[in-house]
Amino acid sequence: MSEYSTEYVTVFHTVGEVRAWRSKQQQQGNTVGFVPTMGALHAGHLALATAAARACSSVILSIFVNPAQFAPHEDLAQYPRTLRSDIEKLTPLAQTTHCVVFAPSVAEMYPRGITTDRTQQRGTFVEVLGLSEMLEGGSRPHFFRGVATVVSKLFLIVMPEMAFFGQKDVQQCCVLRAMVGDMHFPIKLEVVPTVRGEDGLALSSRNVYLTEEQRKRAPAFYRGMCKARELFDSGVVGRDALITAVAAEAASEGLEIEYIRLSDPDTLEEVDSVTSAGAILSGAWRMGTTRLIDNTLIGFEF
Ligand SMILES: Nc1ncnc2c1ncn2[C@@H]1O[C@H](COP(=O)(O)OP(=O)(O)OP(=O)(O)O)[C@@H](O)[C@H]1O
Ligand SMILES: CC(C)(CO)[C@@H](O)C(=O)[O-]
Ligand code: BAL
Repeated sequence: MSEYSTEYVTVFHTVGEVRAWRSKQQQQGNTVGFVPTMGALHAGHLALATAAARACSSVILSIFVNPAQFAPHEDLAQYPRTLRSDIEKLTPLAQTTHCVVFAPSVAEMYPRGITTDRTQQRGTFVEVLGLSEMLEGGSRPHFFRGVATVVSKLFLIVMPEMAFFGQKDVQQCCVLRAMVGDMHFPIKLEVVPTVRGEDGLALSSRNVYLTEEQRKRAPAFYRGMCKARELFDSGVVGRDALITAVAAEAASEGLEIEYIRLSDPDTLEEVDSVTSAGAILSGAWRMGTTRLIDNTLIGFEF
């Protein structure tokens, strides 16, 4: 029994423990909803867990900071690790729905080891070619291979009926949806809308890196996206006008924009205007050493 387990939340650290729990759920006729996370839980994660609890009889949340999705120069070492308080945050949900946590070690998930240096990596990896190179893939070429690999492992360990991901990481949702289809994973993937602070900033575990001053300026990107949506609602469909609306608001707070794109929801290719299929308006910006992302769906829903 893990030292982290509480009266309401059982914590597993090994694949064997999860498999035994999964078989029990099957025997009892319980459906399993799965919420993969990297921990440092906030209300966005809890919205995913709540959606899982609504749709399934049992919920399992994984907490694992996955080295394979970090580049050597990224924040793997600093990434917040707060397991005990994460478990506390799950208690209210766990009082009404059977909810367990899988918090494996790196060795448990990567028995043959893992390095962030891609040229030195050995073993089995999953790649979703095409979608992974777009948008975030431009700045983080290693990222979606790491995500697709760890999510495949987690899916094969947990074998859930449904899995829940946040719209905040919209490209991740597109990549994983393609992976589930390509690999015939018998899992229904649900996308949960982005949970925001009162000032509109998308909740993100990395927000803790922001200084007070940066935190005040950060919502400008969201305000820009709202302006772009207003333009779209008034009949503007052109890429340049929509992107300029976001860029202008972001510039007013001096955000260092990495990219802002209008993309086709299926291929993620850049589009000139919003068509009947809708479009994803998304971007990334830097505040000091912190990198944040956000997006809004225009003219369609997942
Ligand atoms: N604000 C949010 N609203 C809804 N879902 C979210 C939100 N933030 C994160 N998620 C989702 O929670 C899941 C786990 O994400 P993760 O643990 O990386 O948290 P995060 O806040 O996105 O952290 P990071 O700062 O590393 O991006 C992902 O599916 C992610 O999209
Ligand atoms: C899906 C995920 C848990 C895989 O490590 C991660 O990319 C995240 O937290 O969004
Ligand atoms: N939520 C995405 C995880 C990452 O940026 O590593």
